[in-house]
Amino acid sequence: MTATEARRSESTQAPSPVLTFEDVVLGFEGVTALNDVSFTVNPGELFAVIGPNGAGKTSIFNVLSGVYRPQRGTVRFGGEDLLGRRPHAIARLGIARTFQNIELFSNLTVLDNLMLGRHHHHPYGVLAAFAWLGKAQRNERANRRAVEEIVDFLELAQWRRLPVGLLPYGVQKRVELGRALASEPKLLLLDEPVAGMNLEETEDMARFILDIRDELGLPMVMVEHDMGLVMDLADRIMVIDFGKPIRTGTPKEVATDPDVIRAYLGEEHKVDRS
Ligand SMILES: Nc1ncnc2c1ncn2[C@@H]1O[C@H](COP(=O)(O)OP(=O)(O)OP(=O)(O)O)[C@@H](O)[C@H]1O
Repeated sequence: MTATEARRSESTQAPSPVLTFEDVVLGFEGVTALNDVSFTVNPGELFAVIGPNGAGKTSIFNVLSGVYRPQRGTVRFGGEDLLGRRPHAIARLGIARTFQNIELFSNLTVLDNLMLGRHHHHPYGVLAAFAWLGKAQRNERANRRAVEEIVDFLELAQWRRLPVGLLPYGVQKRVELGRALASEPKLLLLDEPVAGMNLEETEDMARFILDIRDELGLPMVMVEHDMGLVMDLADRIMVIDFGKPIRTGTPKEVATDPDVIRAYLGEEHKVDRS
């Protein structure tokens, strides 16, 4: 093999995944929420999980963020074993999450909510913070700068000093996305990012999700019911039903898979997406 061939072969090799979710089994009394679920997320990839109500999508997020501890399986992120770690420890490793229902401080401004997303970027003592001295002041300035960058990136400038509770729903969801970005995550979990949005808000959110992938290169796992959005945005999709993956592949592979069509998509989705 020549050097050029060797380089080519190297560059076409699969990258090592940032996240490995392997043979995960999670049960509650009488209910198997996840039944041998495995998937990987590659660097910079937008990986979507779809499935009917009760299929196990939220359970995957709850395992990833340390809320549920599965009975079996392994979950590795950036070389670290996630199982058994508490939610704040997982957040500190660089996994940030948005929620189905907005979880923001509605009385606080957009800027303050985003600043709260950076709370673990305040590596100074309480005394220094109160006294507004040296390092604390520098950190505060760096945090404000980072937050302003997010405000620009997500086009939130016109609302920055308003209490979040007064903002339209779609903008609140965007602030929540900003709060997750403010923690400078290495992996972003999006739990139904366009749920309840109108068409315009959905299109805006789709654009920001693509910007996050393409400009920030941030890998994401997205759970979403909006099939059109998932098909348009995701690099790969895992379809689950009754806690079991039916098919994982590109949007085209998934949309044309007979098992997926039978189990979930329905005949009307049998479209040629070439
Ligand atoms: N804490 C819990 N205790 C008991 N059963 C649970 C718990 N959490 C989830 N389940 C069950 O596990 C299964 C998967 O639930 P999960 O919420 O993960 O599904 P989902 O795909 O996210 O559904 P939806 O689309 O409605 O949000 C369901 O049968 C659910 O009732």
